[in-house]
Amino acid sequence: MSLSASAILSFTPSFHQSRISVLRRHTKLPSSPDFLNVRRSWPTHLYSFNTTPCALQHFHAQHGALLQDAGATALVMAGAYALVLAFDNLTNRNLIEQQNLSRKLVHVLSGLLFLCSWPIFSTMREARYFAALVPLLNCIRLVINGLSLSTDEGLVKSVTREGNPDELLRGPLYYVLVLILCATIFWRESPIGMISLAMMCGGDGVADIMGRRYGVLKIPYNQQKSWAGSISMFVFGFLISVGMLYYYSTLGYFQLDWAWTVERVALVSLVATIVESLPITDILDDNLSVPLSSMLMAFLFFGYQYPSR
Ligand SMILES: C/C(=C\COP(=O)(O)O)CCC[C@H](C)CCC[C@H](C)CCCC(C)C
Ligand SMILES: Nc1ccn([C@@H]2O[C@H](COP(=O)(O)OP(=O)(O)O)[C@@H](O)[C@H]2O)c(=O)n1
Repeated sequence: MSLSASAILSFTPSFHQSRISVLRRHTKLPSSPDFLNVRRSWPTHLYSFNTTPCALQHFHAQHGALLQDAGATALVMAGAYALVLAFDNLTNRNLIEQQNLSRKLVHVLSGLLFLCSWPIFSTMREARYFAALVPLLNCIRLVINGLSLSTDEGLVKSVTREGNPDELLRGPLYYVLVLILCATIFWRESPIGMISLAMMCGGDGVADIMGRRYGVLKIPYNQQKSWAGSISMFVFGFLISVGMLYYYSTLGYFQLDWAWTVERVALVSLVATIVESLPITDILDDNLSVPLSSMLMAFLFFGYQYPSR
């Protein structure tokens, strides 16, 4: 095998599957922190209890988890509305001087706070669909307002560049579609969704903020992008990715070999930064190219971790 092939292979998961051990749901550590487990008798199909639960315990387990997920969905949905409303008010009161800064802060915070909220959902396999309801409802909200079937001035002002409702059907819509994808396909068990959202929300969002402010030196192959923006994308995308992986590993969702992980997150961030710097925004929006390239690279490096039965 040639050196380059073995070098590439050494990064692929088959060489390192042991480096990432997804904590199986039946281990002693709960797949969500103790203080979140309202009752210990959770759906037995996720845990290997010694005693067969009675029908009542199973009923409580199922309904307790459903109530937890319904409440978590309502709470996160309220948070989504509150975030957009807050930035709309801050902009109206000129406490945030640029509308673009407001939009970018919503861009950075929405997805990252959504990602941070996943542990409040139950340990049911279906919990991811409750979580995905929030970006789905926002997707509907964006389409309705983007088609001018309704007018939510605060939403339009907070998440569009020029204040045109049809802008909602591009960047913001792709953004919430990626949130739905990451919640339903990757959820809490896989580092792929977390890294992809960290790159799209944290990296790309900060690139815009720093690039507009300090981006004097432009990138040779794309005069719309700057070294300051791209370096910010790499640094913040990397740091926020590692931060999210650390957050989830401390909650017991997986154990990572951090030296090995940090190397690969840096490579994912580098690739995502290069993709974001390319002059392809007219062909493929950054809110698609950045997360999709991050997913591909994270898949190659970390493998596809899916919850065990
Ligand atoms: C401004 C946004 C995208 C624009 O991207 P770009 O064109 O600047 O590249 C983000 C749009 C956010 C959306 C309207 C609301 C999404 C809320 C999210 C699903 C849940 C957040 C919950 C959390 C607890 C605040
Ligand atoms: N790598 C980057 C990214 C953005 N930027 C700055 O941020 C502005 C908006 O970037 P963008 O077109 O990627 O914005 P979004 O598509 O992320 O909303 C650019 O016009 C640049 O002024 C930069 O300088 N360098």
